Amino acid sequence: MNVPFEKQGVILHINHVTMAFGGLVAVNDFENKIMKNELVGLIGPNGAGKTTVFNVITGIYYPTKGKVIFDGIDITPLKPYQITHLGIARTFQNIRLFSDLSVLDNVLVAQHHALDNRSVDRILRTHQKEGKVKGKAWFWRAVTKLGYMKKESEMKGAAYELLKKIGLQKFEQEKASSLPYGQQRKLEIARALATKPKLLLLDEPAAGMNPKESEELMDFIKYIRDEFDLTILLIEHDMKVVMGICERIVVMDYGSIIAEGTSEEIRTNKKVIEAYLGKEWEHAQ
Ligand SMILES: Nc1ncnc2c1ncn2[C@@H]1O[C@H](COP(=O)(O)OP(=O)(O)OP(=O)(O)O)[C@@H](O)[C@H]1O
Repeated sequence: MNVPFEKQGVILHINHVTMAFGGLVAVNDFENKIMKNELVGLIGPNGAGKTTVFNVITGIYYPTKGKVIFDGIDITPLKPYQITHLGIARTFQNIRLFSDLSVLDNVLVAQHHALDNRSVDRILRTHQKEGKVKGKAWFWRAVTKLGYMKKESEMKGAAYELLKKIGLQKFEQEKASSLPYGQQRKLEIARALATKPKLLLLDEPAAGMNPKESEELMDFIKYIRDEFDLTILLIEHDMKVVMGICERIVVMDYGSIIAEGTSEEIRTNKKVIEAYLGKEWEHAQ
């Protein structure tokens, strides 16, 4: 009997995905299944196709071939915001915070997809359709506005709780740009968490960090996986981080998967050493 993947605990199935840009095949028949709560590393040389895999998963690119199944749903044709709503969040290689906004407001903006002024109008329209607002539009507008304000204050509370969980609450009112680099990276992750994801994609979270910051990041990633019941897929060039925290590592080169396994298996894999880790790495082992 064929048991559906999501019943086997598979949260994400990247099903034979190919992504070509004209004649350039950035991702070539990528096939992989990620289990719920797994922490998986995606590594490989520059230009191997790692970020393109993220862009296909998050709906930025529609693949040339193949599909992406998330939690039993074919998300291939969906728009990025729809994919976010289903529970996939990501961070980017270069930090993309609203640098002039406060730390709290950066998290609030991410939550905001659940609440905007259109919500007020939507509620009002529903009341109008149901004939409840005849001649009393001003009243219903005020009522919905009050509801909006209440919701906003609840969201502020939730944003603060999130900052507390990740240890950024003391910076709540600081400008995002004034945070030390490592904390800005944390805030980016907090912003992704504000959308309540089941799957978190981290694109080079340790980029630009000093050894102490990347050491802390390793603990932090493991902590959020447990605390927020996440599955995490991360791209990273810092081998200490990847080998230190990932339960499984997938290695790409020229768009294809060339190896897959535990850090023990990957660190001594001849193909991986040749394509990516290098001879110096081999001698240092
Ligand atoms: N929109 C695009 N149009 C054309 N080519 C693209 C596009 N996006 C990516 N590519 C190409 O696809 C290949 C894979 O790029 P990608 O960014 O996925 O690699 P990567 O493994 O993430 O590299 P890095 O580690 O440097 O971030 C590269 O040759 C890149 O130039």
